[in-house]
Amino acid sequence: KGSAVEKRWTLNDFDVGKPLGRGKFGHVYLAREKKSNHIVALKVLFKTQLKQSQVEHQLRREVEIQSHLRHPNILRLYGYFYDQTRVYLILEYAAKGELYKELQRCKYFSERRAATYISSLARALIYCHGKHVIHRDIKPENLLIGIQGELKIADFGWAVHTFNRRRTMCGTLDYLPPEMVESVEHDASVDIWSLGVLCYEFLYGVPPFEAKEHSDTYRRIVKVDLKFPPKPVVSSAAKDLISQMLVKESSQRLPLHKLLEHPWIVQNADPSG
Ligand SMILES: COc1ccc(C(=O)Nc2ccccc2)cc1NC(=O)CCSc1ncnc(N)c1Br
Repeated sequence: KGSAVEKRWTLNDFDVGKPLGRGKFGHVYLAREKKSNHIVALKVLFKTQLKQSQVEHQLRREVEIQSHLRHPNILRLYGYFYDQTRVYLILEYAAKGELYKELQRCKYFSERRAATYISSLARALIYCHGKHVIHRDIKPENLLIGIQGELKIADFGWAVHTFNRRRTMCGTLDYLPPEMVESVEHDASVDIWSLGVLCYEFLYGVPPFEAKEHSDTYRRIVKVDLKFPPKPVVSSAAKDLISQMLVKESSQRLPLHKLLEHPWIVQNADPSG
């Protein structure tokens, strides 16, 4: 709804309901816009917290970028408003909740489910790269599930592409490609690496370079120390795709449009995504 961005929203426009997921930098509530009865997720960020972490400009940039992104596999940011102490983000509500909880519940996904998720994420990333937006932070914690079971990339992060957020902000390094671990500049091919890590984790229930210590994870990533466990049994086509994505030289990684033509995706992904 294009009008949502121009309209000046206030908290009085919404009936606020139960708290949703564990929003890291703010609380997220189920809410209903009173006039349209439209159900949304309302994310509340505290201005003091934004100030002390100097992310106000990043938030403005993210809101600007997100307001132009329209894709079935990218969670919508309809608009925002603020009051004396808080900033409110009006988000699309993903009715089937957080993917990481579903992955914990199932331990790992079937090849059909994994391939369907990976192909829908690849299409969302192709769309983002077409708009010169990279690094949509595609780890399980940032993925939600819509009412039809479709995946939605929801950038929980503070900013869309700051490098330092990765290293300082979130615990896991598992998703960092070698060029980021070795902190050289990166491009859209970082998303191909992260998608390969995600595909592995969907099929095995753990990320490929997991280790007890950060230093060991760094070493395994830089070495591309990729091993496939004997259990659960995974097809060689799936392993072939993952091996073409987790390649150290970023220019040698399988391009996203080629991923959509890979036999494992063609044979396993549900076209409706
Ligand atoms: C487009 O989605 C976003 C866009 C931006 C930001 C954000 O905080 N940006 C930001 C915050 C501070 C500084 C700079 C950027 C966050 C999200 N998304 C989220 O936080 C997801 C909230 S949880 C949830 N949402 C819907 N349905 C559910 N069932 C659940 Br559970």
